[in-house]
Amino acid sequence: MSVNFLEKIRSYVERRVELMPDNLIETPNTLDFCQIFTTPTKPIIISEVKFASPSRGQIYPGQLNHVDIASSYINAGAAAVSVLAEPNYFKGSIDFIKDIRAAHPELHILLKDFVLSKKQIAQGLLCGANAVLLIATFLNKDLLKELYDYSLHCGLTPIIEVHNALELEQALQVSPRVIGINNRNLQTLEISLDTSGNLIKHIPDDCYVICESGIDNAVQIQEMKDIGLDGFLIGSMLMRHENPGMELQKLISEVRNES
Ligand SMILES: O=C(O)c1ccccc1NCC(=O)[C@H](O)[C@H](O)COP(=O)(O)O
Repeated sequence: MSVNFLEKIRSYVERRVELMPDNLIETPNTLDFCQIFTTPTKPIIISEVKFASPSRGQIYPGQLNHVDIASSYINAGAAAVSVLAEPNYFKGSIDFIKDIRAAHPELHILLKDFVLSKKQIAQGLLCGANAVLLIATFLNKDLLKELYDYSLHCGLTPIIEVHNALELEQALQVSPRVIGINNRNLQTLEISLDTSGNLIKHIPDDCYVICESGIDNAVQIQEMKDIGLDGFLIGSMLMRHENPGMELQKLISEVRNES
C-alpha cells in the first residue's frame, strides 16, 4: 500500500462530503456509548462489519448481509458493533447503519469512516450511530477539536484514534472520555500490538481505552486487558469466516477460559 493511501482516501471523502446535504440536528442521540464499559459482561468487544480493506482486499467469504452479521455479533455477546461506512476501499455504506439501527434499537453502534466534516457526523446521527471515530492522523488539531465538540453536541461519543505519542498528546488536549489506540500504522499498514502496550502507559486512568486492529486470539486480548486496555475493536479476524458471530462466540469463551 502506498504512503499516499490517506491522501487518496481524503480526496474520495471530500467528494462524498460535497454531495451530502447539510443535515439539521433536531434530536441529539441519548444512548450513551460509554455504557459498554460499565456493564459486568466481559470481555468488551466491539465487533466490526467490514467486508473489505485496503490491506486485504475482499475479506468476507460468506453470504450474510450487514444486518445478519450485526445480529450474529449481538447474539454472540458483542458489546457494540462498529460499521465501516467507507465505500471505496472497505465496501461499506452509511445505509448499513440505518438498516442495523432499524433492526436493533438498543444497540451501541460506532460509525467508522474517515471523518473530516460535520456533515458526516450529522449523517451518522441521522442513520442511528451513537459513537463516531475521529482519526487524529487524518485531522489537524483545530479540526479535531471542532469535530469532537460537534459530536458531543449531537450526543455521539467521539472516540479519538491515535497511533503514536504525538497524536496522543494532541488527543489528550480535548480531555476525551474514550481513546482508541490503533495498532495499525495507517501509512504503512503494518500492525504491532506493542503500539497499545507503549501508549497505554501515558493515558489517564479516567479515560476508557480501546485496543484497535490486528487482534487475532484470546491470549492477545488477555494480555492487553492485563495492561489496562478496556475494550477491543475486532474486524478481520471475525469477518474472514462465513459466520462471524460464531467466531466471536468462540473467541469470547476462550477469553473467559483464559481469565
Ligand atoms: O483495515 C485496514 O486495512 C485499514 C487500512 C487503512 C486504514 C484503516 C484500516 N482499517 C480500519 C480499522 O481501523 C480496522 O478496521 C479496525 O481497527 C479493525 O481492525 P482489524 O481487526 O485488524 O480488521
